[in-house]
Amino acid sequence: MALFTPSFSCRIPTSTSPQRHRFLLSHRTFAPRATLAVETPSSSTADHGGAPKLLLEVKDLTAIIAESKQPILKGVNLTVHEGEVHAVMGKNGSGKSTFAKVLVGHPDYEITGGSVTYKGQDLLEMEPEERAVAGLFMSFQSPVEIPGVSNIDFLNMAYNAQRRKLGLPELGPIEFYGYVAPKLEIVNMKVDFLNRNVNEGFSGGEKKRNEILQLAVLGAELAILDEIDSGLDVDALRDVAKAVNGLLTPKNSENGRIVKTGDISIAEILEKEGYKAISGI
Ligand SMILES: Nc1ncnc2c1ncn2[C@@H]1O[C@H](COP(=O)(O)OP(=O)(O)OP(=O)(O)O)[C@@H](O)[C@H]1O
Repeated sequence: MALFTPSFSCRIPTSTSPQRHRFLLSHRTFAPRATLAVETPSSSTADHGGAPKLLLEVKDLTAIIAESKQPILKGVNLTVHEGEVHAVMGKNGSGKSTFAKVLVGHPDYEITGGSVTYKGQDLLEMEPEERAVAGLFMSFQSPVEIPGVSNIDFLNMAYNAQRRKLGLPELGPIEFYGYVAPKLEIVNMKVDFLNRNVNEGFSGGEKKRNEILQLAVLGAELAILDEIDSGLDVDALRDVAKAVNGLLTPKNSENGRIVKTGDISIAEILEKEGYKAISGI
């Protein structure tokens, strides 16, 4: 079973690693493999002859909590090209969710330094809505419930808002149903999920599937999936693994910065020995 839109180009391991992951999936181009690279030093990769196109470049990003002014991100560097999958791994509280939320423009955080370039544009200058229209998608670790709003109405509104911004005609309820129904199969959800209120009474795993349904409906050029593996049972995890169908290389993030970059072998070390093995603490 496929999980995402046919343009997805990623694979993740089918093992059920206990590590929690934030996945950044870029899938404008369909590629049979995923290349992973996370830069610890600030280094930019220019596009040249046949090389994958640069999608996101984060350089020395620092951020604080808006209310308390507490520093959270302390110089994060990350480069993502089209067709790549990145896994950001780190201890609880090291700043992974914050990094994701900062990228989509969450108001709880203030940027204090560094830069983020997305498709050649200054991402930090864009409103959150503009980021979404430009193809940035984030699934939340704890998706919110929206009582009184049915899933299908919510998805239809979000989809039409995106189409309006893109200058495309909106889809009415019947047309939209025709568009969304096949996507339910992709995430192995039943039709009645469309009529239930957004995430209300959903199990943890159902909420995660619903996030992926939103991604399938809205599409994205860069999808940030925050702990997409948590709360999923073995079957659901297998569905996700099958659908994403790519190779994942983790990088390790700690105390607001990326401390180690590498391939899948780092994940194996982490699984056996814990974060101590790579952080030296
Ligand atoms: N809006 C906020 N107000 C207060 N503290 C915050 C806020 N956002 C993040 N923090 C704090 O910043 C730190 C990093 O949080 P974050 O959720 O990014 O960590 P994480 O690496 O995603 O952790 P986990 O693996 O447990 O999900 C934590 O100590 C958290 O309590």
